[in-house]
Amino acid sequence: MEHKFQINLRGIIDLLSHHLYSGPEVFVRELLQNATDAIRARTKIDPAHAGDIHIEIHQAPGKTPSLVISENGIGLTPDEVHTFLSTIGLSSKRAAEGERPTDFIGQFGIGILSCFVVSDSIVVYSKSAKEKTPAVEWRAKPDGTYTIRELDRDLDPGTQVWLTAKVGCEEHFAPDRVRDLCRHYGGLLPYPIRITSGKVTVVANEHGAPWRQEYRSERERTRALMDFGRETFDVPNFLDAIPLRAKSGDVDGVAYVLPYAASLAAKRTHRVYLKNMLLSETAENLLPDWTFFVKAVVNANDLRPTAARESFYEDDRLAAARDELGVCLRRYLVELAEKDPRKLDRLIALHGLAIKALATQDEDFYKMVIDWLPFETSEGEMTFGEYRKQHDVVRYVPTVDQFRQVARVAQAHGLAVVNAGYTYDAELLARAEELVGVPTEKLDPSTLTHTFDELSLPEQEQTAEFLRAAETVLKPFRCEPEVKKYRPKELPALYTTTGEGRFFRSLEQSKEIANPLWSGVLDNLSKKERTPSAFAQLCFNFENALVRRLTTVRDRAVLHRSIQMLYLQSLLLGHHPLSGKEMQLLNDGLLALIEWGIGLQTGGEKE
Ligand SMILES: Nc1ncnc2c1ncn2[C@@H]1O[C@H](COP(=O)(O)OP(=O)(O)OP(=O)(O)O)[C@@H](O)[C@H]1O
Repeated sequence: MEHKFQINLRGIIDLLSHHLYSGPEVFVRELLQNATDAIRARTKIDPAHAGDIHIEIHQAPGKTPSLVISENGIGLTPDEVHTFLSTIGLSSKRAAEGERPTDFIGQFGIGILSCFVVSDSIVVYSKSAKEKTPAVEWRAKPDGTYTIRELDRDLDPGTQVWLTAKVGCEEHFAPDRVRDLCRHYGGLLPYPIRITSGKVTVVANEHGAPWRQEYRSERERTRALMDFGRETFDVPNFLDAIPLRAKSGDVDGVAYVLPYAASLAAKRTHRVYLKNMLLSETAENLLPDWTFFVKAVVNANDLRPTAARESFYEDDRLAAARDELGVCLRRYLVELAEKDPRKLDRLIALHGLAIKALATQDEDFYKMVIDWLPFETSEGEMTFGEYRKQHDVVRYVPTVDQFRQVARVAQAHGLAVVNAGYTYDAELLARAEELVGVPTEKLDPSTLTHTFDELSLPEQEQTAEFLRAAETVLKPFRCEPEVKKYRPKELPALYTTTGEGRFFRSLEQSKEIANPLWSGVLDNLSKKERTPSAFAQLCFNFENALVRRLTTVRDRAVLHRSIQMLYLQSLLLGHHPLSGKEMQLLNDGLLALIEWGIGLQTGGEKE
C-alpha cells in the first residue's frame, strides 16, 4: 500500500529560519515581495492601476503587538487560497518547465512561512480582482492546521495579512524597525509603502530611486545622488556619482567613485535590486572587472536571480548588461577628460590602475587618457603627456629590476627612462607609437653600456692589468668585466644582465638550496651551451676616482679584494639578491677590511 509523506511544519519552519533566512526580519521582505507580485499581477490586467501598500502596527499597552499589511493587488479566490496558500512549495508564480521565467519575484512557494518565525498565526483576508468570487479568510497555525471560510461581507480587491508577535519577537513589530526594514528592502518600489502606528503615518520609501526623479538643476541632481550614496553605503565622501543604464536586463542605477584606492584583489560588491526589491548587498558579477573603482546600486527588472539570491544568474543577458554598464562608465571617463580634467586628475591619482587596465583594452579610450596617466621615470613621476613634451622618444625598461639597474646612469646621460615594470605599463607604452604616434624604444640595460665612451689607447694600456685581474675574480660568478667612461662619475661600476643571465643567476641560487637529486638536474641545465648573453657584465667607470686609482694598484690581494667588493656593491645597488657564494664573499671582504683597518691603527699606535 502506498503512503504519503507527512510534513511536520514546525520542523520545516525551524529549518528555514536557521538555514534559509538570514534572520527573523526577512518576514518583512517576504510580505513586501508578495504584495509587489500581487500588484504587478493586477497591473497586467489593468495597466492604469496604482499600487498601494499599507502596514498598520497595533501595540496597545499590555497587549501583544500585531501587524497588518494590506495591498490592492490581484487577490485570491477561495480555490486559489486552497491551492497556493495552503500547499507548501507550490507557487502561482512559477513558470512551467521550459518556459521563460515569469515576471514575479517569488517562485518557491515558501515565502509566507517566514511569518511563522515571528508570529504564532497567519491570518489572510483576500478578494480576487479577477473573478467575482466571495472574499475569503484563511487562518493558519504553525502546527500545520488551517481553516478557510468565505466572508459574508465584501472587501475591496486585494489582500490583508495579519500577524501577532510571538513571545520574544515583539521587537520585530516596533514601528521604527518595520519602517527601516521596509526602506531597506523596498526603498525603490514605485508606489508608497505607508506605515501607521497610532495616529502617525509615515511613508517608508518616500524618496524612491533618486536617479529616476526630475530635478531643477544638474547640481541638485548630483547632490541628491551623492546623499543617497552616502546613506546607502555609509561612505561619507564619494568622488562622484555616475548614472548607469542598460537595455539588456532593463537595468538602471548609479555607480559611485570610491574615495580611496581600491585593491585589485578585493571583492567588488554592489547593491542590487530585482524589480525594485532588494536582492543582495554583495552582488559581485554585475560590472566589468576593470571598474573596481566604483561601488554601484542598481535595479534590474529583467535579470534572473541565483537560487541563493546573492546575485544575478550568469547568462547572456547579464553579460550584455555588464558590457552596457561598462560603456556608461567609459563614457563618463571620456567626458571627464574633456570637461573636468582636474577631477580626472584626482580620480587617476586614486584609481590609476583601473584606468590603465581600461586603456589596454580600448583603443579610443587609450588615445583619450594616455596623456593623463602617470609613470615612474628616472626623472621622477610624471604623466605621459609631460614626458612626451620633453622627449621625442619614449625609452622604457620592462622590469622594475632593470629600472633600478639603469635609472641613475640613464639619467646622468640625459636619457629619461620610464619604468614599465608595473602592471599594464609595458603594454601601454608598447602601443604608444601605433595609437598616438609617439616613438618608443625598449631599452636593454646590457646595451646601455654600448653608449658609454670607450677608453683611449693609452688608457686601455693603463687598465689592462686591472682588467685581467677583474676577469680572474669575476669568472666564477659568470660575469665579464669591461672599463668605460660614463656618468655619474660617483658610480664606480654598473652591473647589467640580460634575461638569460638572470636565469643562470637564479639557477645557481636554486642549486644551493636544492637536494642532491634536484641539484643534479639543475647542473645539467646550467651546462647547456651558453651564449655570451648568459654572462653578466660589470662595467667599471674610468671617470670614477677610485677605479682610476685601482688601475694603478699592483698589490694583487688588495686589487682582488677591491674588485670583489665593487662587484658586490653593484649587485646590491641593482637590487640583485646575493647567492650563498656571494654572501660569503661579502662577509670575508668585510672582515678582511676590518682586520686591515685594525692592523693599520695598531701599527700606527706602535709607531
Ligand atoms: N499578497 C498576496 N496576494 C495574492 N496572492 C498571494 C499573496 N501572498 C501569497 N500569495 C499566493 O500564495 C502563494 C504562496 O506564497 P509564498 O510567499 O509562500 O510563495 P511565493 O511568493 O510563490 O514564492 P517564494 O517562496 O519564492 O516567495 C503565492 O504563489 C501566491 O499565489
